[in-house]
Amino acid sequence: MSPKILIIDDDDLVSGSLKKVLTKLNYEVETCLKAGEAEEKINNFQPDIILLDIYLTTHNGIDLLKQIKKKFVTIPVVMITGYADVKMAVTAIKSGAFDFLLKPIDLEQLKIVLDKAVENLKLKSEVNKLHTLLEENELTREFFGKSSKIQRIVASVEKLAKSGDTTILLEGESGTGKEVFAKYIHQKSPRANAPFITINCATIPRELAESELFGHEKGAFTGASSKTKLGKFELADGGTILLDEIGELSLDLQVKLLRVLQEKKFYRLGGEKEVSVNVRVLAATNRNLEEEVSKGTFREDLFYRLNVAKITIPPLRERKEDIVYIAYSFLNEFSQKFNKHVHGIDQSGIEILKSYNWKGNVRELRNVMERVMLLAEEEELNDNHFAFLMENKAGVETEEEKFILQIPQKGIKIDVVLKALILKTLKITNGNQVKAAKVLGLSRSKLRYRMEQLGIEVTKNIG
Ligand SMILES: Nc1ncnc2c1ncn2[C@@H]1O[C@H](COP(=O)(O)OP(=O)(O)OP(=O)(O)O)[C@@H](O)[C@H]1O
Repeated sequence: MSPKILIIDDDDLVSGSLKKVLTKLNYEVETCLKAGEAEEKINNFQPDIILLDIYLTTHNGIDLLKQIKKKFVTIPVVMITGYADVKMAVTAIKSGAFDFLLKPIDLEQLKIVLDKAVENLKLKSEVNKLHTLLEENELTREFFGKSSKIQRIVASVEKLAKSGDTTILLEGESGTGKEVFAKYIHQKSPRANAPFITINCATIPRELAESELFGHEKGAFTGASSKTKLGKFELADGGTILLDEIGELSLDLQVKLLRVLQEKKFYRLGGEKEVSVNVRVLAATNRNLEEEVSKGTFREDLFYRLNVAKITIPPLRERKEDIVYIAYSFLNEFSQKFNKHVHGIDQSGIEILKSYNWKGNVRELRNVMERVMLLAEEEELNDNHFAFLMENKAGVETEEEKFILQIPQKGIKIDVVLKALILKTLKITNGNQVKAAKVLGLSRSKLRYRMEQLGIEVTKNIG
């Protein structure tokens, strides 16, 4: 269905020609020539987007905008304004306008703004649908994000889930969603109606770890309960067990786990009878297990046994489209929870969310949205709400921070570093000094000056 646009402008020439253009662009368009009739028109036509002239003869466009936003908060309103009134346009944005267009209206610009508004509407409706599904406790592929990166991962996860026995290793930074992916694997597997049990190997005390995993017989050790206690493996029988933060498991338990994976059998602590279970094992880690293997802190045989299939979940900063999408999903969640009427995030807020580094990934995004929503009084979040993220410079990765420089313990002279940098750049550009100067942000003459100063041969090609 084509999106519906209502043009509110008392100049019938302008509204008429805009209507023609927009109809050609496949929008369904209505015009409203009298500001006093705007509310009735909106109620009857139910537009998806409103185009509103800031100068109406009988009304102040900003006042009308405020009235519209009060009654129809979710409809994006794009203001139309003259060059002389850019200040007014800024006021309009502060009063909730989605964007503004300068007169005479440029067709390309009009298309860009409308596309953005439609995209925004789509995002909101998708997130709303998602929210309904989540309330029913059903994870869907849309839950994880919109980026092609994450959707490709979801597709592989779904394929792997089907074979209900394959062991899967989930790798990714803390807070990327490994546990929710594990739950999704379980839900999409033939084991979906059996239990899904999680155990965090980092938080169980070492001395209790074995009993937690495999259970114990009564009185097996000092402090053990007087009844037989089932371990997580037995509780998960028929279903799935997630061994979260597997890299933290002690070496002796790694041996026992390997045996369970191979034979599907174990002894409860203090027990003499072997217990058999039918469990799919998923393991998650935010460490690089291969590195742990080479350091000797993780058993190689266990690593290969777990690494039958590996899913690596990229950090949030490497899939920027997901940031806004997931932020909206939290916005919905906390709007309901805190009984707020926040309907969106404006462009200035979105810019901050996208440029932030999200070292704590989705978990950090959730915490940020919870904090912001708790305090928010406006109907739309903006850069002020997220300004505290920019204060924490550690979260924003600068160009300099992305550049990794290793300084030897005994120190290094700056000329040596400069020389190495220039030589390396020349190597990359096959000795082309013009290109090298560009890479280093220098003029060619400055580069030559530096080369001479550092004793790099200027005439020779460096390959
Ligand atoms: N795509 C998503 N949309 C909404 N919430 C998400 C999404 N992915 C993860 N979350 C939420 O983010 C938080 C962190 O997710 P989760 O615990 O699965 O991450 P993790 O990678 O297992 O973290 P850790 O390594 O610290 O155990 C949870 O509250 C989870 O519900």
